[in-house]
Amino acid sequence: MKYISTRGAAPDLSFEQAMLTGLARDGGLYVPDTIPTLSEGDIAALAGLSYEETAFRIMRPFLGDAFTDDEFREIIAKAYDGFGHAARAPLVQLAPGHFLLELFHGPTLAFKDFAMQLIGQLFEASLTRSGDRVTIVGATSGDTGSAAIEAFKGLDAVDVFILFPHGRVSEVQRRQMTTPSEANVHALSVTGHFDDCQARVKDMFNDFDFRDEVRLAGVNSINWARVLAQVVYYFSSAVSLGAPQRKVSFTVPTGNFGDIFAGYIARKMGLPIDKLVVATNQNDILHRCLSTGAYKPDGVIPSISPSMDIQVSSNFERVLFDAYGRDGKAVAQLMDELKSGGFTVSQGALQHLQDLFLSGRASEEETSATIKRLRETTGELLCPHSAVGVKVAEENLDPAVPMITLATAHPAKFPDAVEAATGLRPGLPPRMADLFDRDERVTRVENDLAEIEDFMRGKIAN
Ligand SMILES: Cc1ncc(COP(=O)(O)O)c(C=O)c1O
Ligand SMILES: N[C@@H](CCOP(=O)(O)O)C(=O)O
Repeated sequence: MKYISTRGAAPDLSFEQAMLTGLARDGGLYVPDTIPTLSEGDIAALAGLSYEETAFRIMRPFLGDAFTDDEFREIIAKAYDGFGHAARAPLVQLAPGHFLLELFHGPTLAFKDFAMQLIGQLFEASLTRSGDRVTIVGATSGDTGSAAIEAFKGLDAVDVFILFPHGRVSEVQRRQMTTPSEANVHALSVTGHFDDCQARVKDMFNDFDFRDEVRLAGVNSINWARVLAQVVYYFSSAVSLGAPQRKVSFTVPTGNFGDIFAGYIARKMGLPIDKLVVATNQNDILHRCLSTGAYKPDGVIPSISPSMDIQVSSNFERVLFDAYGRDGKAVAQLMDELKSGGFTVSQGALQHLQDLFLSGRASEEETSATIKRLRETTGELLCPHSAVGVKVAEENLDPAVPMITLATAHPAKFPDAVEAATGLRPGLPPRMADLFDRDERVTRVENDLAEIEDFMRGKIAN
């Protein structure tokens, strides 16, 4: 299995190399050269398997010879051992034909744990074997950072630096990033919004001297291994509702397009997915682009679903690569235009995207009203991101095809928004009960590449 860049001008890599590399050296994102497919029989055989065994069967074909089967099985077992639910990703029914996939039972209470716990184990196994050391950098609007810190804290072979937008993550998210005491963890509170943090991370990868000096690795969903791990729960949930004999649809609260892109890969692998619905909050650039073809960021507006406050959606590049017939030059041209304000997708590519995805948006009022209504009618307490998903899913229900909405975070990560909507303040699980008593350790930095790189150099040297 070979990995190629979406901009067509970087060396092809193996799975392990792509995982440790992060961004391609031409600025693109790595994708598999070909997507392995599963037969109907292969998919039917997933019924009744554990989440771990499903994960092994779905991901194995993408890894090449990076790990033996036994090594990979052990890595998967360790990755999901700390989850607080035996099913790992349980499905609950909200209404006839509408189900919620609870992805928040991992150690940091967000769907990011599914991928981050796995790549933490993969990095450890790979770096132990090679004896190498890497510097991990990540940009976060709240959840990626906490999940990465949880997965990599205390590992000898890595330093982990997380950039989050100052004042724009929830207090629980911030404390999850700033309270771990392990010396290899560094939380940086950056002036600006998430897109600034993500842009600085990409700048670091494009600064080859710095990148090579510190051996930079990335754990945002620019890292293919992150996307791959998320493909698994599309299969496990669809199979539990009757796939491959029965089609299912998914609605995905979307920001950086990593999670829904994993659904797109599941469909390419043969999972019979009917609709894939992109659900955005008021930062609705993806909904606007899928409706009109125009991709023009116009400033992030803070919302009650802050992890989706994104206007430059990293993984959209991966689907554009396919929509443009895997023409790396065309994608590079679009990304250049984006630097100068935006681009318009060609008519052919837009048609391709519209054949693949539906989309919708939820306003702040609609999000709050959905949290309140779902609590009253089903008893389910939704986080605001999951509520955006439920509201958009309800607009796309089809009596003939079950809809699965992804619940991407635990409501206790966003207690203010949930309390404002319902009057109920969700509590953290007992293992996190002292989160508000722990000391915080955080460095305040400007949105300035040189300042951030200098800080990182200083920490790595010590
Ligand atoms: C709780 C939550 N929901 C949804 C999203 C959006 O996911 P993606 O960026 O993969 O589209 C995020 C952040 O990525 C998140 O943290
Ligand atoms: N919402 C994310 C933003 C980063 O997304 P990623 O999936 O590319 O890491 C977050 O919570 O940090």
